Amino acid sequence: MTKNILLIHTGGTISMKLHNESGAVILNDENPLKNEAMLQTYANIIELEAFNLPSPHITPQHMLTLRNIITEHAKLEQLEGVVITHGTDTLEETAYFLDMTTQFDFPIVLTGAMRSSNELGADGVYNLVEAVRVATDEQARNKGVLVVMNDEVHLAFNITKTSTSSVNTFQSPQYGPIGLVTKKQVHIHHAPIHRQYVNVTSLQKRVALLKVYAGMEADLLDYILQANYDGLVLEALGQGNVPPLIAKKLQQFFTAHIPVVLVSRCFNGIAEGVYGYDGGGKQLEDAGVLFANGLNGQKARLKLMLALNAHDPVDLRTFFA
Ligand SMILES: NC(=O)C[C@H](N)C(=O)O
Repeated sequence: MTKNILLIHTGGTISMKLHNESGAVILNDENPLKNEAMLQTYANIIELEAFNLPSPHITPQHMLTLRNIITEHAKLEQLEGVVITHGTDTLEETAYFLDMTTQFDFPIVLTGAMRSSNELGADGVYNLVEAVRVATDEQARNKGVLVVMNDEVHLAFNITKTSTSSVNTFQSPQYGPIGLVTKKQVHIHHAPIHRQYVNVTSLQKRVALLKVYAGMEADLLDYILQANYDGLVLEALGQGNVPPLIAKKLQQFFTAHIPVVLVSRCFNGIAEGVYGYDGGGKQLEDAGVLFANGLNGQKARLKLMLALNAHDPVDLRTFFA
């Protein structure tokens, strides 16, 4: 039986074109993916254009709008899957946001492209067809939000953009893909052990993200305090350490009850309280810093933001445990 798939376009390179005179990749007035005939072979497509934005223009507010669109359609139609086309620059953030804010058993699959619609070797239609195939596959149900690109299926929690230009840009550094797509079948070989859900209806509280570096001075943190951010995520060094000056300044955050979450700027591994020296992760943990269990900085920022904006209060310590 043909399944009902809601296809939502949001923009990104997958919807763009190469302007031959200037050599720049630009927005298209007419989405080249609209009514893509090949999709009808795989599903009954209900198609809508939510936005036509490059993904650096996407904000958490757009992500919330997407969540609301899916929720509304799930009430009205017999939805069996959702596919979202998205620019790749912030695709992992939208995927993670939707993963944390939806609880449907049908698959929600994001895809994009690294080459625009009229470029040689354009990967847009190919990735879109694969995303629809995954969204209609029984194995993809109850796996959380998925990202499908370049013959691989990844979890929103793990995925990150690793190359500025390769069609193989999306990787899950710690754990690898959870499945693959061949010409004949979708093969899912992993499942997430647990998922978290946050009920958000609006996004008022703000969270900043800063990368820590050798010799970093504390004045940037002064700015975060003055600008009244509600939370801070630090992409710290190694296993979760910061220079002594930064550790000292964090005391002011604790006094002001501004939560601080630490992740590692390393590509692999999990930040945790190991070192007991000045600025070491163990000291920071004892002082009140939270760790984000292997999330990267941009996703930890969304996680803290969602927790702070939750409809019902969230205990941050349990939430980040
Ligand atoms: N490949 C892409 O989609 C990159 C583009 N700058 C975007 O995220 O919108």
